[in-house]
Amino acid sequence: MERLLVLVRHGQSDWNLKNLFTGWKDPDLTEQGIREARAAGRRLKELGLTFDVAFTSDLTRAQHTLKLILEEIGQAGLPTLKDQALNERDYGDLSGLNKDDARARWGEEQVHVWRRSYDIAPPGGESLKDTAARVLPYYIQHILPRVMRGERVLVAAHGNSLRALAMVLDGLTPETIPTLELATGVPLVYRLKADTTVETKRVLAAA
Ligand SMILES: O=C(O)[C@H](O)COP(=O)(O)O
Repeated sequence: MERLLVLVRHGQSDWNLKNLFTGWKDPDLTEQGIREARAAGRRLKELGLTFDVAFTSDLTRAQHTLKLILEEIGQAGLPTLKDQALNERDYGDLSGLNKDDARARWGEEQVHVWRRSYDIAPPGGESLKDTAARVLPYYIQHILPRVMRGERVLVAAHGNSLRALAMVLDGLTPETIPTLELATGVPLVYRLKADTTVETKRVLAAA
């Protein structure tokens, strides 16, 4: 039995382009982000991948990315579950601030720690650990059972909500998770073993 799980971070958003901390704010995709999403769909189609169900967050950039991918693979009406458990990490008081301004104000190292560490939260926001505390239960309860019974699952979400999941799938630790970056619009194609661990992982980067 094939146990297919594909994760994809949304395409470039308007606030990604403006280099603003976004979190739970709700900008849409830029024209480049739309192109990235459609290109991701084409790469999945080239592999002959289709899906039985999709999951996404409550945020527009992820939902729009999913819609464009599904159009490209000819599955526009695929059953889709949306849940805020898959929302991006909440950046709290940093939301809306320019990332370079934040570096100038608090220093490169502090901003890197807020963006990429496991258990240090930005002021008023969520750490990756906090994000995992909502993503992983949702994955275990709603996504993994479908994958394990052979449903082909596509998840369109966010850089950090997917880092929280990839940390477990890839066997990363709080010490190694800071090295994991997810590019916009690049599908991660996982196939799981019967014991739910990863058999294969393929990153479908643009040619
Ligand atoms: O929420 C955001 O600002 C971005 O989507 C992800 O930000 P990061 O890559 O700085 O964590």
